[in-house]
Amino acid sequence: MLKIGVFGCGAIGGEICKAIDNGQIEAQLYAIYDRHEQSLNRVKSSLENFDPEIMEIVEMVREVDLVVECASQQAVYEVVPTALHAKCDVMVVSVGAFADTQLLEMTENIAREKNCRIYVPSGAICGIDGLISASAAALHSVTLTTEKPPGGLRGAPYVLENNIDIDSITGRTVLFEGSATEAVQAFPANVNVAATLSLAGIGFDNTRVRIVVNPALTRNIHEIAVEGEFGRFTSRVENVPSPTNPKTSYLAPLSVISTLKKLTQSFNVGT
Ligand SMILES: NC(=O)C1=CN([C@@H]2O[C@H](COP(=O)(O)OP(=O)(O)OC[C@H]3O[C@@H](n4cnc5c(N)ncnc54)[C@H](O)[C@@H]3O)[C@@H](O)[C@H]2O)C=CC1
Ligand SMILES: O=C([O-])CC(=O)C(=O)O
Repeated sequence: MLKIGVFGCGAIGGEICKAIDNGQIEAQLYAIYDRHEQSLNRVKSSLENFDPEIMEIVEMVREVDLVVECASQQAVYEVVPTALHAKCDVMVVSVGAFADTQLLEMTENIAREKNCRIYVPSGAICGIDGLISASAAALHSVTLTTEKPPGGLRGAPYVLENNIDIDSITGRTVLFEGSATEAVQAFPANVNVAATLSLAGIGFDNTRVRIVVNPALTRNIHEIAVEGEFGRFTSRVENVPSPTNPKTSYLAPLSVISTLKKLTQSFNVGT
C-alpha cells in the first residue's frame, strides 16, 4: 500500500489526512509534519484509523513513497529537493514556487536523475485537462481572472506593500494585472492556480492574470480563457472557501484527493 507523508496540516493537509483515514484514498497515512503543534494536534485528533508519526522532512522522505506538500511556497524549496534526492515522489500544491525557473529546472533534473515523479494537481481551477490537451498544438493566449471577497486576499504582500485597505473597498475593484510570474510573488497564498495554468500552458511570463476584490462575493471565482489552434474555451468556477482558510477554496483539497486516488486506482479518466 502507498505510504504517504503529509507536509503542512492546515486547510488542505487536514482534508487529505481525513480522506486517507476514512479510506477514500487507498493508502497509508504514515507521517505528518507542521511547524505548528496546534495544527498537528488538530489533525491527529480528527483521525480514527491511522496514527501517523510526526516526522521532520529529512526523516519523512526515508520512510514514505510520496510526500504531499501543502504548506507554503517557501516550504517547496525544502520539501521537493529533499524528497527527490531520497527517491521519494512528491505532490506540490504551493505551485507558485515554480515561478522560480532555477527551482523548476533543478527539481526537474533531480526527478529525471532519480526516476521520481512530481505531481501538480489542478487545484482550485477547472479546465487544466482541456488546456493540457490544447497544448499539444499552438496556444495563443491564456488568461486567468481571480475574484475573491476581501478575506480571500487580505494580508497578501501586494496588498500590504501598496498600503491597500482592502476592508474599506466597497465595490468590485481590480487590484492587480500582470504576468503569472508577478502574480504568484505578489499573492503567494492566493493564486497558486496561476502557476498551475502556466505550467500546463504557455509559461509564467506569457500567462496573464487579473486579480479582483469584490466585497459582495461569498465565493472565490476563477475564470480562465484560452485561445489556440484548437479553438477557444472559457471556464468559470465559483468556489466555496475552506471553512478554516478563506483564501483556499474547498475544490483545492478535493483536487489533491482525486489526484491521489488516481495514483492508487487502475482505471483512470481524464487528460
Ligand atoms: N494549487 C492550488 O490550487 C492551491 C494552493 N494553495 C496553497 O496550498 C498551500 C496550503 O494551503 P492551506 O492548507 O490552505 O494553508 P493553511 O495556511 O491552512 O495551512 C498551511 C499549513 O502549513 C504549515 N506550514 C507552512 N509553512 C511551513 C513550513 N515551512 N514548515 C512547516 N509547516 C509549514 C502552517 O503551519 C499551516 O498549518 C498554501 O501554500 C496555499 O497557498 C491553496 C489553495 C489552492
Ligand atoms: O483556493 C483558491 O481559490 C486559489 C488559491 O488560493 C491559490 O491558488 O493559491
